[in-house]
Amino acid sequence: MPFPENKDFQQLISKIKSCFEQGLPFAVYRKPGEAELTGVFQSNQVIHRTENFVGQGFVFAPYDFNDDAILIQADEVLKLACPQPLTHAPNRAKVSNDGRNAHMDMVARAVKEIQKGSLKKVVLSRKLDVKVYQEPDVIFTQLLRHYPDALCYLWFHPKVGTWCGATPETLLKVKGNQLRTMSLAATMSVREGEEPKWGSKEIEEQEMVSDYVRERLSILTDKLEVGKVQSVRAGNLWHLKSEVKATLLKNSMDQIIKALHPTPAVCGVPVLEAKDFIAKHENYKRTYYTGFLGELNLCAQDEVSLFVNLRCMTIQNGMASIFVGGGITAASNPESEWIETQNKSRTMLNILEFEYQ
Ligand SMILES: C=C(O[C@H]1C=CC=C(C(=O)O)[C@@H]1O)C(=O)O
Repeated sequence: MPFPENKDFQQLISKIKSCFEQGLPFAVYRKPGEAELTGVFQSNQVIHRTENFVGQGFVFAPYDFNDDAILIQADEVLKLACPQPLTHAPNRAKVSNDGRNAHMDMVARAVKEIQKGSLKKVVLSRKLDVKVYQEPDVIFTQLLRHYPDALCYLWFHPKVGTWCGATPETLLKVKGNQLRTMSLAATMSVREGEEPKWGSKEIEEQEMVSDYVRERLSILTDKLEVGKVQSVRAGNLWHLKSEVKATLLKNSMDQIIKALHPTPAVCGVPVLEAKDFIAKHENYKRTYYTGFLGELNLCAQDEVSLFVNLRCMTIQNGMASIFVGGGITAASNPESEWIETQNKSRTMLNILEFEYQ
């Protein structure tokens, strides 16, 4: 059991347990690379919704903007030092072949559609269900311990459910008129001691995200800079990332969020065609997977820190549904895309005690 000696942390865990018992909403999280843990607690069971991102609290938004974004109101905020030490999770979880044919068929259909010329990229995903033997607070503790460079979170609303994850992707950070975001895409498994060698498929896949972010932000910002592409590690995976910064013109938070979400890291290019392909071919509802979550004017007015909900799962009655996807382009190979989703599923599976059903 990690961090048993840390008193503040144990108090936070007790508080989480009592919120579950009393059915009170909360979000607890640690931002990437930071040493501070934050808990945002709401004192009643009301579902607060934010339609235009003007409120204050912790926002939890679905992939589909037609569904409501939920705001956990900050009736109580706790901050404490995140316990140490932190280590990468051993990559030892067994992956299953269930759903292989259906996923590969879906990818093959996407490649065919892309070859017709109008759709350029689409992110296709799937859900896998496992029985879990740990409580959510134990799972959260494992995420904190093993994913120091991710936004690790546990989120609960009695009328919505329990979600947790360790996402490598920032949707946006705003402080005053300064905006930061990233374009993240492409995946390779980590081989310890080796640097990743990227192919043209991965480089193009990430470029499409950079181009999209550049185009979307150019009308809303000044001094837009897209940094050079670098390899970043997320657990046992590598991704390609460019950091983006800009100065905001006079825009509402609603306009900025809607300009970026959903990026081609989770949807595709062109957006409407990709959305349509996803709606027709993925045979489940993403709900909050590939949505976004984070602080909305929580620490100060006009300070927003949002992350894309990836490498995540929802837990109910001892069952976890894990969500994984990948970007499909004309150069995609269905078998490799299947393996990529299996590798992504390990981010959650590696920290779970679980059984396939
Ligand atoms: C959609 C996911 O990852 C995105 C983020 C990084 C790399 C991705 C990729 O290689 O396809 C995806 O765009 C997921 O983890 O479910």
